[in-house]
Amino acid sequence: MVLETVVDHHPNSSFMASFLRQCGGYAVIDGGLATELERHGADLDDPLWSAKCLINSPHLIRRVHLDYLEAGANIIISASYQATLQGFEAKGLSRKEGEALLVKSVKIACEARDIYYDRATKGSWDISGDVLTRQQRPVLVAASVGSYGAYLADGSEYSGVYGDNIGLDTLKDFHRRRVQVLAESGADLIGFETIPNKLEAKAYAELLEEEAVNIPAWFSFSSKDGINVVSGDPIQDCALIADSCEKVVAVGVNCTPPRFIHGLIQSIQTVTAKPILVYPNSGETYDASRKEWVPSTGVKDVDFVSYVGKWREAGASLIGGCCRTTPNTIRAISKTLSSSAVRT
Ligand code: MET
Ligand SMILES: [Zn+2]
Repeated sequence: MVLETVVDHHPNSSFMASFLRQCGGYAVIDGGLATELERHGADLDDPLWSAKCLINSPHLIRRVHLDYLEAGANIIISASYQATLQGFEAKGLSRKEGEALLVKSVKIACEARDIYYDRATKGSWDISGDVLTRQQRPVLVAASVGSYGAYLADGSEYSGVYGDNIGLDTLKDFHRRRVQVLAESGADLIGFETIPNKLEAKAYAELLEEEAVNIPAWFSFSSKDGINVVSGDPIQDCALIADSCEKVVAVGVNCTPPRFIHGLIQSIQTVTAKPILVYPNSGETYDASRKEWVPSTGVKDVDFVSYVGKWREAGASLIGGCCRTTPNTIRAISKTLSSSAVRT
């Protein structure tokens, strides 16, 4: 009996192309994790944000991953966004305990995938020749890495302003061990998310090379104006850094209002031929001082979905949602994409 593997481990250049081919030309990314945990009652008012649940309620994280898989996601992103060794140490945990929690974030996502496959494949075996093949939707686990600003939990994640004291080496040293641990955690790739400036993108690119990270990565930036990333660095400059890093298999934008996404896809395309990913937030704005989302600016699921075909046509091949999107959003995205004529 031969089980078809979910993803062939090709060299980086063909990793994403091969995955997208297996998915039918495009892939669905999951939706907001932290905000969904909150919707289920988790109190994330903590410097660790969603990573707090790695300690208190791993079952809830697994459940949200599963909800996204049931909704049609091909990629689930681990709860390590704000999980940093420095942040865990500030809570009194040892380095070893912190590293174990990073690995645990990926394990939880892998467990959710196993449970999903077990449920979804019951009775769906295919016999062709002597080979018994499981008909599985391809699912990747992305290990999330949030920015230095996310660790600071002071809003600089959305300003990209770290001050003159924070240079390239500081950022590399800050992220180094976490990236090493996540690279060995069993994840299929690393998702560098909500990157707020060029400097941090450069730090990630250099780290991937220096540490000979053996899994691919994506770079995802966030923007407040549709032209620049949140720090004011042009999106093209940032995407160019991703383009020149051999380990980066997709580049794009997350946690950005839907109305800016189309223009950003077009800008990114002028500097790279790598697959483009977009997973916008609901369009609401996060008020960092009040630590809450301002809802009046948000987009309803149906409106969010009205953009999806256009993003796909513009050239995005990985589409999902970020903060305040839910499994319903992802279900709607998945439905829209599968009924859309634009498949490649
Ligand atoms: C601030 S963006 C957060 C991204 C992370 N993957 C989450 O959904 O929780
Ligand atoms: Zn977000």
